[in-house]
Amino acid sequence: MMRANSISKDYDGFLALDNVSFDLEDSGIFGIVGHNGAGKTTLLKIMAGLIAPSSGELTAGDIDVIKNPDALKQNLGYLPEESRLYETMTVEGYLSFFGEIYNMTPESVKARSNELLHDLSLDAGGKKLGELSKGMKRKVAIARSLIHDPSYLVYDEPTSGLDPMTSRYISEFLRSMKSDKKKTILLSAHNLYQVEELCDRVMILQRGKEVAFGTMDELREQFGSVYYIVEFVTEDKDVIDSIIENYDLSAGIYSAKLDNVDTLNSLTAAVSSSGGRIRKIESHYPSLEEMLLKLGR
Ligand SMILES: Nc1ncnc2c1ncn2[C@@H]1O[C@H](COP(=O)(O)OP(=O)(O)OP(=O)(O)O)[C@@H](O)[C@H]1O
Repeated sequence: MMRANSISKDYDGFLALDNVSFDLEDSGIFGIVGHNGAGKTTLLKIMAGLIAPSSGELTAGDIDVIKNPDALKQNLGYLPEESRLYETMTVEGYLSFFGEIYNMTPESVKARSNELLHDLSLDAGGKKLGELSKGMKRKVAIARSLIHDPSYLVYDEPTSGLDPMTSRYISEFLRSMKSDKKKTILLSAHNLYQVEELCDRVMILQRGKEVAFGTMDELREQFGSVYYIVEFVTEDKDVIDSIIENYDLSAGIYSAKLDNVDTLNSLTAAVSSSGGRIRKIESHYPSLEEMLLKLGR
């Protein structure tokens, strides 16, 4: 479990994070979203022990991260938003270099590299890092973050700038890191659909403040209700008029937008008992994008 309690970060008088608190249970994927400058990278760097908060407490298991950031680094893999790789190295050379930093033996680095390259479906064919595509480079950076098999992964925009297929591959990879390898993953992303799909819980940051942290269902409840689009046919207009005021009628098909499930139930019952037919009911849940747009900056 990672636990952040009242974390604030002041950059020379500018409050980039303001009293942020949350718990991350083990083996989960947690997303941080927010507009540009909301404080995501700052929070991730603090969570990775790379910069110290101005105040607050942070623990990972029994490690006090603020007092002992080096102890956390042994058990954490950090993926920066942009990772500069050593262009003239091969993938294997690069991963060995980082394995040595973690005091791994050459044999264990080799075995671990092979496993990661296989799992990430990365075959560089002996090319140098500078010759790889963007997606391949991102996979190398991900492999580097995992070389020492850490329990905690802190990833800043893991799929930013990647094509949809590579992006999906990395999403699936992260999902398997959680479910098969029991990793705890904290990530930020501007791809809100990916966050919705992937994350167990999501934090919305706005100008350094934590506006919400919960499952997508909890956020939906907080940020707006579900509505329903219903389409139906009936010969009995009076019964419809007795239940709803606003609807469209086109080519004999009624359509209405309802924000109350009781009204929806009354309407569907009335349509059926009038001998009519429900053609379609669509539920609409507010997306993360709609929530962020609603919040504004
Ligand atoms: N080293 C720094 N010194 C001063 N201000 C900083 C520093 N790093 C970040 N900031 C400021 O803190 C705020 C939060 O920045 P941060 O990079 O954490 O936001 P972000 O949510 O990751 O943004 P983006 O989505 O654009 O990457 C911004 O206003 C930024 O200018």
